[in-house]
Amino acid sequence: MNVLEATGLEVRYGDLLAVDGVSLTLAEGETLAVLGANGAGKSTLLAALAGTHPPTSGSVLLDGEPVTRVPAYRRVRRGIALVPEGRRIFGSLTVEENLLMGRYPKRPGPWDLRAVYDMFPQVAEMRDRRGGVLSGGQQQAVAIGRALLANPRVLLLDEVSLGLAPTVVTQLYDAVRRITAAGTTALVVEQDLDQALRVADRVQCLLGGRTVLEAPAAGLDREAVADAYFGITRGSPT
Ligand SMILES: Nc1ncnc2c1ncn2[C@@H]1O[C@H](COP(=O)(O)OP(=O)(O)OP(=O)(O)O)[C@@H](O)[C@H]1O
Repeated sequence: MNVLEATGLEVRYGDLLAVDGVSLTLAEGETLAVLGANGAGKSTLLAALAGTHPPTSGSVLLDGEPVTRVPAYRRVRRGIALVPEGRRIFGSLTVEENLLMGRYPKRPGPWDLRAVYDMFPQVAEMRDRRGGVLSGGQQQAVAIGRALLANPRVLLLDEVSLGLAPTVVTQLYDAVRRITAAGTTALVVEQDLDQALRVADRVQCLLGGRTVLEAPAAGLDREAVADAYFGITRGSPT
């Protein structure tokens, strides 16, 4: 059975249809990368899956149970954890206090503070520092650790790479790969195809709120992805 299954999702901001009939599935242990340019609808799709912006139509199933109308805080308890775009770390709280906020759903599982610190040793070293003094990469590691402490069935990651140096992004995706290799099901939203391919089993490309390409990551035709990303249609030569 799929851990997460969305069918025909439509999400609006007023008159704007930001997600236009998107369906997706995530099997247990699988990592799906949702790709697309700015404004393609990726973050809005994640918001509909996490419950922070309910869809106007369509459905979301978690382990086969409908959660479409379940509010975000209860979806976390059911096992959907979001690492939001921009990280949302509390600058006045310590790193450890930020992490511990992720524990509130009280879900059992392998992720506790020690496991997070083992995954991110730099975060462990800074556990007593205020969140506001961390670099962007360290904040991103804390945001991922906080989501892991919810022991999610599915981890939703929104643009891990945003505003970070390539070497830092590579380190973070190495950690994500270890997390998913240990069995966590994940959906990764990215603009950077190369980084996404470091962790993804499958990719799904959005353009204008619609799915324009779905493919396994192995043997992916990069030109086809680039075309889908930018909405280029190549006719056959005449
Ligand atoms: N809070 C909002 N109010 C109104 N329109 C919004 C809001 N958030 C996003 N949009 C619009 O919805 C569409 C999809 O935006 P979304 O942020 O989901 O795209 P994205 O693929 O995540 O892009 P980005 O990488 O820039 O975050 C865009 O046209 C965007 O301008």
